[in-house]
Amino acid sequence: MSIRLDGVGLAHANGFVALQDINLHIADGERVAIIGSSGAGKTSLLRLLGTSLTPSAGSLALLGSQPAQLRGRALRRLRSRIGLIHQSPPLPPRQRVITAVLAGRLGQWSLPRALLSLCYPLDIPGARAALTPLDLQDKLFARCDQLSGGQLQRVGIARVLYQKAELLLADEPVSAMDPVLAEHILALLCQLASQRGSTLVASLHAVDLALRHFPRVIGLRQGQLLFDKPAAEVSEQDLHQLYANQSLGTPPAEAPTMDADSHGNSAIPRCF
Ligand SMILES: Nc1ncnc2c1ncn2[C@@H]1O[C@H](COP(=O)(O)OP(=O)(O)OP(=O)(O)O)[C@@H](O)[C@H]1O
Repeated sequence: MSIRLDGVGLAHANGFVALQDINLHIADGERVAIIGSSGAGKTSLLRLLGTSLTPSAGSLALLGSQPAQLRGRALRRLRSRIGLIHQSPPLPPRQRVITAVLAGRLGQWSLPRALLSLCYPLDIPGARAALTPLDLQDKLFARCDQLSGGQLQRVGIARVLYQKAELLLADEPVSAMDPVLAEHILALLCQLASQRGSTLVASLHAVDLALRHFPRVIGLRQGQLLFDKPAAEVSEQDLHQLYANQSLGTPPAEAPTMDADSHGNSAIPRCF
């Protein structure tokens, strides 16, 4: 089992309760999308799974370990098995793309090797191989501040592919890409995760992408699981319930566009 949350709650440092009573079991190699409106708790959940936050209630197990019981080297070892794909990858602007990609394995290397790699890239073919499927091989020696937002997101993906993480956590991994590229990169990410047997959990605002690329979809609303079901079973009613927002009231203009069938019946909302 890659992920096991039992009765997990999370209160942020200011006391705000972002997650409540989350029960979630994700098997090795599963691909799961998390959807929900802004502020529903998707990033908070991913940060828990990435061990940068600790549950304030319940128990969390990742890759067979309980992070709350680990310290020092054991915690670092667990983290080196988890790959984080950020919406805006925290890459130093002056860093070269190759260094950013190779940093994926810093947690797996000895200290001297890690330090050496920061000064002089040790595995140029490995970095190129990670960038090639993302069509960024020509940016190998570019500086991160010379890349667009979508290119930076792809560097972040190349980095975790190079890391060979067993558990991939992606927070809005394609949000800065155009629709065609987003579709392609998400398909690629799913394919590579599946080929490697890695578990993939991704938060997405684009519901259509979540339903197309992920066999299992979790709906998070106000910090609680509203549904957890196969993508094929997510209904229009589920989505309306998930995204209903009383506090916004009636929109000033027309309601968001819905897909419609040939009879004009609305189907699922495309994107929120
Ligand atoms: N560090 C923090 N301290 C206090 N409250 C926080 C913190 N981070 C998030 N929150 C609050 O927790 C709630 C959930 O935030 P979170 O970022 O997890 O939502 P989200 O579903 O990822 O939203 P979005 O789709 O807009 O990124 C929000 O109400 C947010 O204001």
